[in-house]
Amino acid sequence: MDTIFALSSGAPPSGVAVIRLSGPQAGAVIETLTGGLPEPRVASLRSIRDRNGAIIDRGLVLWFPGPGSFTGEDCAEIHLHGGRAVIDRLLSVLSELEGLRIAEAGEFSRRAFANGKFDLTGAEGLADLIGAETESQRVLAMAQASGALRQLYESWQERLLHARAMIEAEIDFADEDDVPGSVSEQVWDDMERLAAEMRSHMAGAKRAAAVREGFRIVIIGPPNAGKSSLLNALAGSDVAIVSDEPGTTRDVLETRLSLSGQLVIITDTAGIRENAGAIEAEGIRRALARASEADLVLHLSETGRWDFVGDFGGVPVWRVLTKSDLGRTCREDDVLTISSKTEEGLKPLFDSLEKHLSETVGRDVSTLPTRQRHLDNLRLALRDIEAALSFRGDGLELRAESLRRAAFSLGRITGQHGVEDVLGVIFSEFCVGK
Ligand SMILES: Nc1nc2c(ncn2[C@@H]2O[C@H](COP(=O)(O)OP(=O)(O)OP(=O)(O)O)[C@@H](O)[C@H]2O)c(=O)[nH]1
Ligand SMILES: [K+]
Ligand SMILES: [Mg+2]
Repeated sequence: MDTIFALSSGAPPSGVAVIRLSGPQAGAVIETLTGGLPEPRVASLRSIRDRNGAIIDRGLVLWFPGPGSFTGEDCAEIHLHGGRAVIDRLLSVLSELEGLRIAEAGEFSRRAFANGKFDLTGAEGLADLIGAETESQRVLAMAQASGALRQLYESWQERLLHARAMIEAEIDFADEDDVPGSVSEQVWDDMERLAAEMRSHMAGAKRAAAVREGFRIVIIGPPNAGKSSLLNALAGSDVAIVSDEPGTTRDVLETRLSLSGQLVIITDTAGIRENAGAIEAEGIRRALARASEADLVLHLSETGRWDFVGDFGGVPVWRVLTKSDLGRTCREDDVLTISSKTEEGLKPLFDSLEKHLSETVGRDVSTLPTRQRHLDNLRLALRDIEAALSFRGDGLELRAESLRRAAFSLGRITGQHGVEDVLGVIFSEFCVGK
């Protein structure tokens, strides 16, 4: 087993840089560089020297003997000044040592997983935590990294295991008189409940995507409705070109912002009208395509007519009357009225968006399926449980077998089974040094 090392702190220059090592040579390397091993898990100030005894830097050295370390292997950290040349010198000294090599992306975490420090969902949570940009992303990632999904899926596996044990007992003792009519009847009630819990958990995938990838708001409307002006007002900067010429925006344009700690992606689009030229028509096609993938559509109009409103496959559409400073009003009560020029109505629009976000994405984002592979395996598991439930009356063996398969699918999510095909994908989400 190679001993791996990497710069685990951010890009230099920085005040302090952390170089992390893991593997059988970690202790020997610290002895070579600093003349001895410090007490485990206690930061000790040492001179760090190359093999000729020349000082590279002075810094803190930490020694984490396995198995009680992050990776489960012998680990060490060297905290030195975060200058580019200081870091480069230590990395080059390390790479010259026998049995050492620079770590691949995610390799420390991969070793930790291999040594049972966390399950696959925990590893994914850790990758999300490092990538988190908003408060809701952090909360979701922290929960997953702390084992929220693992606990949920393991508890479901235990219920499946218990159900199978009861069914098998019923099969084994079917001929004996003193066994009550159906031991397993209560088991099927629990399986009904489990299936319902799984369905409601899976329904949270859309919320998880909104948290992780952003809640997508798409602005549509006829040319000159004030779409780009609204985008700029929401973004607080001149992201999009605004002009009095209809057809100014030809392509989709995105801006990201954080609203109540939630990532929101707002897309400005080409004005929708009939008889558009070829380029504009393509812009309109893209606008409509984006709208149908949105979490919310803002349909703008300066005239108070919303002729082009399509049905975007159930995506909620809010109607917005623009340019209220020009004096036009609308008496319909589900219409928001704004002026990007005077900023009238923008605060109520923001407030409505925040309210909508908290109602649809929700405050409690701790236990949601965050990956397609979670959903794929949950679907398989649910299908098997539903199959077991639907054979009611016959074939107890078959029904028990379906429950076994369901538990197996859940085990694929946590990484108990069949991990080889997903390991590369999961750990490549990490940066080098984690
Ligand atoms: N008076 C007034 N004018 C506005 C307001 N919002 C936008 N305008 C003007 O309306 C014109 C069109 O604005 P844009 O934001 O470019 O409209 P758009 O919907 O993006 O237009 P296209 O990209 O061409 O489809 C510009 O001259 C803006 O200055 C507003 O609230 N009040
Ligand atoms: K315009
Ligand atoms: Mg525009």
